Amino acid sequence: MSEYRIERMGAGGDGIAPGPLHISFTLPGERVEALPAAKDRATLVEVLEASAERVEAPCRHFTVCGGCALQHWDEHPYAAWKRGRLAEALSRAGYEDVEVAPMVPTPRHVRQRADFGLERLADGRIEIGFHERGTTNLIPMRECHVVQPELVALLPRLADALRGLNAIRRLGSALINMLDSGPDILLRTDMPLSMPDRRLLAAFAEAERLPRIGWGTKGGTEIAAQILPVRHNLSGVTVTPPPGAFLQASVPGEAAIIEAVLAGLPKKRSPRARVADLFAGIGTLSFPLAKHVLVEAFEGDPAAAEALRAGANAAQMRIQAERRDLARQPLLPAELKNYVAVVLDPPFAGAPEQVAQIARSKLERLIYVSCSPAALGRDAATLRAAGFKILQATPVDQFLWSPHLESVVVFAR
Ligand SMILES: C[S@@+](CC[C@H](N)C(=O)[O-])C[C@H]1O[C@@H](n2cnc3c(N)ncnc32)[C@H](O)[C@@H]1O
Repeated sequence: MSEYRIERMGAGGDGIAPGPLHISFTLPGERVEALPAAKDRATLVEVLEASAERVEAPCRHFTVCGGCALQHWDEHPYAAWKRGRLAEALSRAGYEDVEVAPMVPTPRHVRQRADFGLERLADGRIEIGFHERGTTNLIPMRECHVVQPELVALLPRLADALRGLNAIRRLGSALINMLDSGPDILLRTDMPLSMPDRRLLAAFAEAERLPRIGWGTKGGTEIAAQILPVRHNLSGVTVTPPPGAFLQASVPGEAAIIEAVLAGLPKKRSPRARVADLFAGIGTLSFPLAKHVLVEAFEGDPAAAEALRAGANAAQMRIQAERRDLARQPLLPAELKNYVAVVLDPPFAGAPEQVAQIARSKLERLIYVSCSPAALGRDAATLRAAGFKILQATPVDQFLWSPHLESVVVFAR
């Protein structure tokens, strides 16, 4: 056991002592006692001198649950640190002195999408919860201050119902989207679904008035039980998201992202101006965009692209939706010349293939929505080399108390 002085916060939300040595749940300026656990990591034993910025963590599972890393930090320095992560990522890409907007905060208890682990215990019961930090063990979840309370309240009843499910031999997961029509559950299990399993899920759906329960494997998803129509409202358009569809993490965060995306559109544009929405999902950004410009939406997942297309058609919106794998088949410079702007909202790894084509094209404006400052930084370096400047950079705290950060950056040349 040794004493350390924490010098700064690392990108993963750990305090960093000289070494560098990562020590979770510490804050800059603190003197702590910790037990070396690996070459670059030690485990906090005691805070000897606490920072004035230290606050009481609200959740009993904090430090054990892998979901949150930063509940012990006052909201103001926490927000400044997250905002700094975006500034740092852009500065590493060569964009010095970018005016980064203050981070848009999100309240507690608003996360509308969560993926829980399932585990069958020795006595046959099913445990449901988030994973412990750095392990595959599950925490029996009794509270959560991030996700919506209705979702947390459903978990014990879901665990009880799943006890009789043959398809869970040892492990599984339950991805829950809180849609306007009610919780939409996608189960993944380690055995196939039997007929009695389907009956059990239908009875649970009926008892809870859950419109649909899906079941998935690596090969795809199917509907295990459906008793009511599934629908969700996105900027006034009703869609039927497929099981497990991507949703923005929270509605307030989604609204902030939409506002920053719309603010990034070129002010001077013709009424026939066209915008490409790349990695469009089920249309979260396409629908609000289509109130201002003609939208061509591209999405790799066939079911999501179809949900977007069907929603747009029913609402008679100015959107063309196409399924396209943008890693294998990015939009080429000849196609990109059709647009006054491109909106890009790729998965965590970023979109290097598409950004390479944008760099080679004559596109003048790119509105980049990112959930990973590191990936954004890599793509931003390519854009800078291609002559793009940054007009606007807005961090949005979609992932409260985690080191993850959503941001909207408007590039122009
Ligand atoms: C971060 S989500 C954004 C979705 C949407 N813009 C929204 O706000 O809800 C990323 C989307 O990219 C899609 N995707 C992942 N890999 C892709 C690829 N290679 N080509 C096209 N789409 C892809 C996913 O299916 C997902 O819908």
